[in-house]
Amino acid sequence: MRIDERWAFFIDLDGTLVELVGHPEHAELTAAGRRALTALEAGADSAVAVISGRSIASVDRLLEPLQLPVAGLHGTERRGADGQVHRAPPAAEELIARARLELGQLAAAHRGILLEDKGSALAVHYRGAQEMEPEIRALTERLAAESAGALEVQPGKRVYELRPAGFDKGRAVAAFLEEAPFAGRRPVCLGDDLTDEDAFRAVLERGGHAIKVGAGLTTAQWRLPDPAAVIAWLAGERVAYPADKEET
Ligand SMILES: O=P(O)(O)OC[C@H]1O[C@H](O[C@H]2O[C@H](CO)[C@@H](O)[C@H](O)[C@H]2O)[C@H](O)[C@@H](O)[C@@H]1O
Repeated sequence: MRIDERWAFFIDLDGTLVELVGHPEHAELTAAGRRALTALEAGADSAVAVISGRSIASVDRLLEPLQLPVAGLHGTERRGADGQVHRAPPAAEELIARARLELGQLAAAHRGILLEDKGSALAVHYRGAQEMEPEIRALTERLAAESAGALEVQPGKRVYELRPAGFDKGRAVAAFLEEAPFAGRRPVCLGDDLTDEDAFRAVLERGGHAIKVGAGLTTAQWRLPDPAAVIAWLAGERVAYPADKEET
């Protein structure tokens, strides 16, 4: 499938635009990635948004000096093309504070576990301690259950997150598509992880294209192998998907 600049683009960040690495702060957008996004934004009349589990501030830091419309924290916060920021009402501070304390104690007790504090959302990374996956899943599920519906667990690649309930990337895509310059364009979404499946469904329901990056079950009808291929495709190159790609 060749890129069409009349589309509206919704692009995930980690694992899609940038390679996955051991620590969230070590992720980097390549120079080719910055050039491709800059050209796409100009060619597509600014209908290019990033949809990420990171905060808007963290996305801005990674893309600097580019500043695009962003859905951050899996859709919990959203900055439209007009610069206006919409935020979900934060879950009760005492719930987040308790979760922060318990997850922080777990991270302090085990090498290889990292607690990423995103304010109204918390991510527990276990890329460096994969044997801890069942314990982290159980703890985040218990904390979500004890929040009486205020917090939800968002699983991802070597990470479990707690975030305010009722928001996801699909709803963020739907909200962007109500606004200029996205409204009226065919939506296209690229993503690599479970959180991107909500966005895939949103674009497919609207006659758009969903592109899964890498291996794994998906509702997307297209695939690209990795961030380098995503960037080449966004830059207008033809890219093939090799059959032997493994899950990261
Ligand atoms: O929706 P995304 O933009 O893909 O964000 C999802 C999460 O990405 C980050 O974690 C992932 O990338 C890290 C850096 O490569 C990696 O170490 C980790 O294992 C991955 O899960 C980010 O740190 C999270 O806050 C995002 O929610």
